Amino acid sequence: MPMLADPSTKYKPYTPLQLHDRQWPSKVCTKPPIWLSTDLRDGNQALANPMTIPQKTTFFRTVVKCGIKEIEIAYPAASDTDFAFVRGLIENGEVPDDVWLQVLTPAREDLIKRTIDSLAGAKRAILHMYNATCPCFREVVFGNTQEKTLELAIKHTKIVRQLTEEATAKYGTVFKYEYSPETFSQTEPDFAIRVCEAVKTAWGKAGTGDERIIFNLPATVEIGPPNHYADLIENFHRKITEREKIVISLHPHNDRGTGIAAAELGVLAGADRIEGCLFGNGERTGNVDLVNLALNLYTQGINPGVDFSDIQTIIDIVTQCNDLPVHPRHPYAGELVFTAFSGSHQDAVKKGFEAQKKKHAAAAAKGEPQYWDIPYLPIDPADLGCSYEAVIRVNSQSGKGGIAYLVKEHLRLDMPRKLQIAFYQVIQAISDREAREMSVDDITTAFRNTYHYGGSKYEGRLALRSFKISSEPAADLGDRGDEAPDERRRFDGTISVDGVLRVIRGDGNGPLSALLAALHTHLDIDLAIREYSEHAVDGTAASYTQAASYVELVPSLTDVKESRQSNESWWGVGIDPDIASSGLRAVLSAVNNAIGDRALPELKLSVGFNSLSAQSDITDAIVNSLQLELPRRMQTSFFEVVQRAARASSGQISYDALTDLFRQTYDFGVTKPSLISITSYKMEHLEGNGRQLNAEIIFGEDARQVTGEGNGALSAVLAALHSQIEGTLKIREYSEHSLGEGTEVQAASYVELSYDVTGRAKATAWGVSTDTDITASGLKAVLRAASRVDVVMKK
Ligand SMILES: CC(=O)SCCNC(=O)CCNC(=O)[C@H](O)C(C)(C)COP(=O)(O)OP(=O)(O)OC[C@H]1O[C@@H](n2cnc3c(N)ncnc32)[C@H](O)[C@@H]1OP(=O)(O)O
Ligand SMILES: CC(C)C(=O)C(=O)O
Repeated sequence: MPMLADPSTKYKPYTPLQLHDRQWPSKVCTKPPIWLSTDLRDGNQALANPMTIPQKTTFFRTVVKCGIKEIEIAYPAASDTDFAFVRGLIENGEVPDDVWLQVLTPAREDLIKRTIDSLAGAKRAILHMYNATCPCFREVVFGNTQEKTLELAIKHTKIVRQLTEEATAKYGTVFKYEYSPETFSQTEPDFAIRVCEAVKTAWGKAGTGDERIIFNLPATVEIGPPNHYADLIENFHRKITEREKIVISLHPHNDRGTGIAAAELGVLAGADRIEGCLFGNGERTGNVDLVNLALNLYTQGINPGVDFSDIQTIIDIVTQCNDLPVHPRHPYAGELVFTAFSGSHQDAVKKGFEAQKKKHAAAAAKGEPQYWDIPYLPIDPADLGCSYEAVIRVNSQSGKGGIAYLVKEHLRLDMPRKLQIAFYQVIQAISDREAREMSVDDITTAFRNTYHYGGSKYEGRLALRSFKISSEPAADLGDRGDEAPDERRRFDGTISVDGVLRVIRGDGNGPLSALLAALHTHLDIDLAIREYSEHAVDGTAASYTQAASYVELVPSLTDVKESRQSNESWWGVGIDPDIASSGLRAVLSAVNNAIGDRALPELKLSVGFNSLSAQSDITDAIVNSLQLELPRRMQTSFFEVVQRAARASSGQISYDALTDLFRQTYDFGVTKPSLISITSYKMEHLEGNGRQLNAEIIFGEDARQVTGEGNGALSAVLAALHSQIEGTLKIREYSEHSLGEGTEVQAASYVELSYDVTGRAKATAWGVSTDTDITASGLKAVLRAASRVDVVMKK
C-alpha cells in the first residue's frame, strides 16, 4: 500500500503534556549519570541468535572493563541459558565487588521466584520488575483497568520484597529494587506517578544512597520528540514524593532516531541514570547508545566515568557477540567518522593540526590547558585509541591540503604550497583515471615515483653519487674598488647517468647553480631555479635530523624575467643529513622530471693538457667505471696515455672511450690474454721467510714450466721470469686495495716494473690485475707489467 496523502487518518499524534514552566531547556549537564548496560538483556533479547554463555561472558568482562558498575545481565526466567549464565558469573567469581548485577522479571510470581533463585550467592543485585501501564497495553495485552494494573504492580512488588529478603537472609545479598512502568512515555503521566507511588509504598523501605528505589521510565517505543519525553521526566521528577529516596532512570529506545537526544534532555529534566547498550543494540531500532552518550559528555570536558580508550577492541567484541556491524558513520565508532574525503574539510583539518601544534606549544609553555580545537573533528581520535591515519582519505573529491597532510604525516615532508598544487594534480590524475580512493600507500608511492625520492628503488635517470663543493674566487670583474670579490662555488661530482657513473664539474653562485652549470656543460641540460626552500626533518630516536629541500626549476632563458615567468616548471625533492646534499638531490630530482625520457648527449671529458684537474677527473672516472683506485704515479702515467689519445679529438674523450683505453693499455678485463700470462702456479713457503714459485707461464705462444725463489711472492715471480729472459726486471712500486664487499671482495694489485737490458734504454710499465686471491692478483699484475716492457727471451 502506498503512503497516504493524509496520514492523519491513520496515525494519531502523541499527546503532549502541558508543562508550561518546564525548567530543563535552560539547564546544562555537568556530571555523568549512573550508567546501566542492558546489552546482555534488552540487547540480547533483540538478537536473531541470542548470545551463547561464552559470548555473554566475554561481553560482560568488556562492560566491566569499560567501568560500567550496573549491568543488566539476563532475563533469567526466560531460558536455561540465561539462568545458567547468571549462575556461572556468580559461581566463577566473575563479578567485581563494586558491580551490581541486574536481572529482569515480569510481574509473575513463579518467574520472580526463578529470577531471584538465579541470584543465589550474589553480593549486590538489582531486581528489576516491569509491567505495562499504558492504555494500549492495558487493554490489548492484559485486558486490565488502571486499578487492576496498579494491583498487579503492588502485589508483585510485595512478592519481590519477601523473596529478596529471604535471599538476603540466606546469602547476604544486598538488593536494590527497580520498577519499570513499561511504555512510560505512552502512559498517562499522572497514572505513571500513581503506580510508582504505590510501588514505593509496597516496597516500603526506600531510603537514601544504595537504598533508593529505582524508577525506570522507559520510552519503550519512542513515539514523540525528545522534548516530549523530557517534559514527562521533569513532571515525574517534580511530582513524585520523597524524591531523595528515588533514582530516576531512563530507558530510551530509538524508534524516531532521537534516543540520544531523549536521554540527554531527560537528564536535564531530572533523571539520574540511563539504561542503554553499547553502540545502540536493542529491540527494533535499538536502545540508546551508551558509548555515544558518554563520549558526548567527554567532548564537553566532562569525565563520563567510563573508559572507551580502546574503542576498536570494544567494537570488535560487541560486533562479534551481537553478530551485528557498527555502521561506518556511527558516532565516534564508525570506521568513517574520523575521515575526511573532501578537499575543503581536509584543508581545514590540516591547517587545524598545524595551528593547534603552535597553540599547544604556547599553552604548554605557560602551563595552561591544551584545548582540542580542530575543524570537523569534535574529538581527538587518539583518545579512543584511534590513529590519525584514517582522518584524511583521498579520492577525486580531495584537495591539495589533505594530500599534503598525508605526505607530512607519513614522509615527514612539509611541501611548499606550489609543490602541494603540483603533486595534487598528480594524485588527482591517478584517482580520476582509476576511479578509486587513493590509499596512503598509493600516495606515498606516487610521491616517491614522481620525485625520485626515498632510495635507489625510486632513483631517476640522474642520481648523485659523490661530490665536492669548493670555493672559487670570482673572476676579476674589473675595478670594484675595495669591494671583496664575490665568492663562487665549484661543484665537482660523480653522478649516475642512466646507470653509468660520470664525473661533472661546474661553477655557480652557490652549490645548486654550480650543479646546474655542470649539467649544462656536460649534458646540455639548461635549467634555472625559480623557487627553493628547505626545512629540518625531526629525527626519531632511531634516526637523526635531516634536511629536506624543495626546488622548482624552469627553462633557463636568456631573459631571466621571462625564464622566471615560465608556465613550464618541474619540482624536485631531496633529503639528506647534509643540507648541501639535500639541495643537490632536490635539483637532480627536478632535473629528472624535466628531462623525462629525452636522449642525453654522450658525455665527454675535457682532457686539456697539463691540467691537474683533468688528471683527477680521469682518475675519478676510472674509479667510477672500474672501481680501481690508481696509485698516484700510475694516474700520471695513464693521464699521459689519455692525453695522447685525446689529441686526436681536440682534447676531448668520451667516458666510454676512456674506460676502453684503460682496458686496452693494461690488458685489464679484456678477453685476449696479455703477452706474458700464467696458467697455473704453486707458491710454497721455504724455511725461513722464503717463497718458491712453480708455475706454467706462457710467453707469447710458448708455454714454459718455471721455478723461482724469493723473499716473497713478487720476488719469486721475478726470479722465475729471470730464468727465462735476458736483462733485469725490478719492482719500482707495488700497491693493492680491496674491491667490493663481503663474499664478493677481491684484491686489486698495481705494479710498476723497470726493465734493464743491454743495448736498450731502460723501460718502465704499469700492470694492474684483480683476483679473489691476493697472491694471484699480485702475480698477474707483475706479468701484465712485464708484458708491456717488451722483454728479450733467453735463447
Ligand atoms: C519491553 C521489554 O523488553 S520487556 C522484556 C521482554 N523480554 C522478553 O519477553 C524475553 C523473555 N521472555 C520470555 O522468555 C517469555 O516471554 C516468558 C518466559 C517471560 C513468559 O513466557 P510465557 O509464559 O510463554 O508467556 P508469553 O511469552 O506469551 O508472555 C505473555 C504473557 O505474559 C504476560 N505478561 C507480559 N508482560 C508481563 C509483565 N511485565 N508482567 C506480568 N505478566 C506479563 C502477558 O499478559 C501474557 O499473559 P497471558 O499468557 O496470560 O496472556
Ligand atoms: C523492561 C523495560 C524497561 C524495557 O525493556 C522497555 O520498556 O523497553
